[in-house]
Amino acid sequence: MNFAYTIAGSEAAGVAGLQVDLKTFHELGVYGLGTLTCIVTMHPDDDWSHSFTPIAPGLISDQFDAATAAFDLDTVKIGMLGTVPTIETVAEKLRSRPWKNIVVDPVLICKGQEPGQAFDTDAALRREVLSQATVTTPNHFEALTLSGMESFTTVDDLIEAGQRIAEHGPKAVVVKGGIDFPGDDAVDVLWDGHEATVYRAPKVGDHRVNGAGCTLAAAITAELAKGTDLKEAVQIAKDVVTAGIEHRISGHAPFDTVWQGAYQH
Ligand SMILES: Nc1ncnc2c1ncn2[C@@H]1O[C@H](COP(=O)(O)OP(=O)(O)O)[C@@H](O)[C@H]1O
Ligand SMILES: Cc1ncc(COP(=O)(O)O)c(C=O)c1O
Repeated sequence: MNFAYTIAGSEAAGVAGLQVDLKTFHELGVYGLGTLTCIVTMHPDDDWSHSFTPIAPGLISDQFDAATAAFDLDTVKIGMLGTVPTIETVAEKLRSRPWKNIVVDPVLICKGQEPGQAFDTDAALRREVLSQATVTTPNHFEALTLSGMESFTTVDDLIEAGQRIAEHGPKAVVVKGGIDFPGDDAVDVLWDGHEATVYRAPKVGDHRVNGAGCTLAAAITAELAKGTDLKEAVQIAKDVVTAGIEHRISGHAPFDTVWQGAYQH
């Protein structure tokens, strides 16, 4: 059995975070387990505003110790951490044992939040966690923030962002152009430290889909856990997320979400 482990937040409607990671792991045939870092809930009576509650650092440590004692884990995905104490706790736990793959989704803000709310955690995330990543998967906004670039208009810009972000320590960077990148395709670029690989799929619709970033990073994690090489893992993840967005689910909340079950093996 291959194991994929996620350290991430819970999102109350199941459209992002740990729930999405576990659904994606399961679809790709790996045993998934997770450690909760925070709970994000929404308030339907207040225009679906968000609230964020961190889990106490000691409880994060205890979950980590249980998960890593129960199974031989070598592949982990890091999702939303959200506070400096959480970042420091997770970073120390990561350093306490060897890993083959550390996939970091550098969640700086969640969709619907104002940029700025999570900026206080930015420096700690770079210093403590991003530096340990074997792969990181910034979205358009996160890639601009982490690379210090002003805009992305060409594929070469995405490659340059990947190269700049790799200077912070990650061995490989998947820069997601996403919906804000010009053109008809959703373009992502993998910079693996040596060369760039470009992944494209036609854009479906013209607005954001919740859980897309989590699904992509979780699918990369699941494939790496199985021993798939990185370039192929990113291609499979791109296929999973594209199928999931094509079969997106609408409910009563003002956002659509990815259907992880849409991918045909
Ligand atoms: N409307 C869309 N149609 C097709 N692919 C998309 C669309 N929006 C995002 N993607 C793809 O989904 C993945 C997640 O991207 P994105 O939504 O930008 O991440 P995040 O959820 O972290 O903001 C990427 O592979 C991106 O190219
Ligand atoms: C707990 C949690 N993790 C991660 C994310 C990022 O989700 P996405 O995959 O939509 O970028 C969110 C966004 O709402 C979240 O609430």
